[in-house]
Amino acid sequence: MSGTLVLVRHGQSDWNLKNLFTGWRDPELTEQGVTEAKAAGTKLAARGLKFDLAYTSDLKRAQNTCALILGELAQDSLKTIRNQALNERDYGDLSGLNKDDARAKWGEDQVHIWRRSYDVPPPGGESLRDTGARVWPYYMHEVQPHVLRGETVLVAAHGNSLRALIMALDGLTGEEVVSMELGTGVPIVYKLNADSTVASKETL
Ligand SMILES: O=C(O)[C@@H](CO)OP(=O)(O)O
Repeated sequence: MSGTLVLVRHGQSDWNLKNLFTGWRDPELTEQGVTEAKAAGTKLAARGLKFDLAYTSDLKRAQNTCALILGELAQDSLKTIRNQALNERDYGDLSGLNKDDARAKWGEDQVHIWRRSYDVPPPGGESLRDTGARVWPYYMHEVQPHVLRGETVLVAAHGNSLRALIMALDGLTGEEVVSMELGTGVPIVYKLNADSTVASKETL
């Protein structure tokens, strides 16, 4: 039996728009972010997808994205589990700083390493590896069992928490993950085999 796992990064947030490092800070979706989240729901509805369960983080931008997607599917009252394990990578001392100001201060290369490398943490924050060390066990113990039972499961989360998850699902190396970028509000649909291997992956 094959289950379905849908991963969606939240729609544009107020701090994405302002170009600020966000991490565990908790800004709202922008108007565009709301539109992106609804469009994600519309695409999933067009596929005839219905969810059995939804997971999201402890942060509003992901929770609201999740709710807007479920609204488009007329599944507003679906059981939705929130957990901090799915939060964005903690950006530590960079949180709240403007990304261009950070580049001017520390240089393009250093900022890119903090943003996209696998194992270099920003000062006071989490590397992608640190993020994966909380995301992956949560996924394995809480989310994956439902998918392996043949259910259709939504995970509405964040750029880097989902990069960590996708890195493991796709078997990417620390070098390969550097170039992975996730768009806001873009659903990624995985079909998993009963033995948890990936049967297919499609970006909508
Ligand atoms: O600021 C953040 O929390 C993330 C996602 O918006 O940014 P980045 O793409 O730089 O990892």
